[in-house]
Amino acid sequence: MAAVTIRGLTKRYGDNTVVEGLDLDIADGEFLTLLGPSGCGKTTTLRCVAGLEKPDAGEISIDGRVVVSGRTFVPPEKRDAGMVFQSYALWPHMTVRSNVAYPLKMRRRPRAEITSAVLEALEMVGLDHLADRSVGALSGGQQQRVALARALVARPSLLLFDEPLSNLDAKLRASMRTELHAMHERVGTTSIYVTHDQIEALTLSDRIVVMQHGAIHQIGTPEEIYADPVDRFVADFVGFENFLTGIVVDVDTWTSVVKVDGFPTALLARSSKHRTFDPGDDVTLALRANNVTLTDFNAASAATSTSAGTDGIPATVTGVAYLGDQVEYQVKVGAHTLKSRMSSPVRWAEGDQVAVVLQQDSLLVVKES
Ligand SMILES: Nc1ncnc2c1ncn2[C@@H]1O[C@H](COP(=O)(O)OP(=O)(O)OP(=O)(O)O)[C@@H](O)[C@H]1O
Repeated sequence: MAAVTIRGLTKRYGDNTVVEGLDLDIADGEFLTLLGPSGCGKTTTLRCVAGLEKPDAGEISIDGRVVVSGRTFVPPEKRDAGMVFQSYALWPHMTVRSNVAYPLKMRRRPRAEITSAVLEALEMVGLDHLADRSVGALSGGQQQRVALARALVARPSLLLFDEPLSNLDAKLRASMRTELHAMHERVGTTSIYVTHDQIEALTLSDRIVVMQHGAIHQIGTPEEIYADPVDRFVADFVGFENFLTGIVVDVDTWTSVVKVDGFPTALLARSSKHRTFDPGDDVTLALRANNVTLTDFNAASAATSTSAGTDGIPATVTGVAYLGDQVEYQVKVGAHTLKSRMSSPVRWAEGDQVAVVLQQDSLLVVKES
């Protein structure tokens, strides 16, 4: 196993700087995920660690050995890393066994060692019964398992995954996710995993690095990233669907009171763990759709006071989408549109007057990205 250190990593393609001054420490045995939208530089970062790209600046060490720095460049095959790609990158005409054996053959390992290592790797991914099948005759999920066995066979100290589940259908992706997680728990190899899928990142990772435009927005455990996104970009990426901009009226360590134009009362929100805001500051409030509930409109109970509150805000339903076990509503509060997701059945129709309840502790103050 190996710790990985990245310092000041910078990579340009022509005038396009795709990774800029990136610093990152990955602990020995850690499963770390680079999460971000298409084009944010996560694959480029991974390929620089693998040795498939040469950075323009910066330093990378694996297990205390500098593999990139100034003129030093250790080629990929000497970095002791196994790689799994989205495209599998297998030889379809060769058997499962031959594909998995390939990295050891390249290293000219003795035949007996290759045979037992291949069997062990195939057992790890549950494919030992298909060792003599041609890879071209396997399903996508099975092919990705072969790719995984091939990455594991040489017992690398580092595993690098580039969106390995993207080509699989949703059901298979979910089961492979669980298997990958179990495999990491068992084998414990330091892993860097690239994805734009927040569920994959949340399920698999010890820590998640959220990236945009070649830079890091936030590093944290899945729970930290999910519950306390540092800014609007991260919140948006981990499923907060409602954003309101307002002005801080009052604030303490835990709670902020924020006035949002168009809302009859100021709103109570959870203060940011990442940054202190003061009264008068412009802030963004983030809120998940399943923390917005609707109730029947009742003029008497609707919030009319001037104190801070999150209950009974009068609103009009402007959209209804039936999702099976849930219903998604769009409601208008003043000029703001909010999304609400509640369990079925459908209770309101477009044009209905409702009262919006923002669940206590679910509104979060974040900084604008
Ligand atoms: N070989 C290359 N030549 C020129 N530009 C490239 C090359 N490889 C990547 N890029 C550009 O670098 C940027 C970052 O690409 P990268 O593949 O690292 O992003 P990503 O976050 O992994 O996205 P994706 O999920 O789409 O793979 C993109 O704008 C891409 O077009």
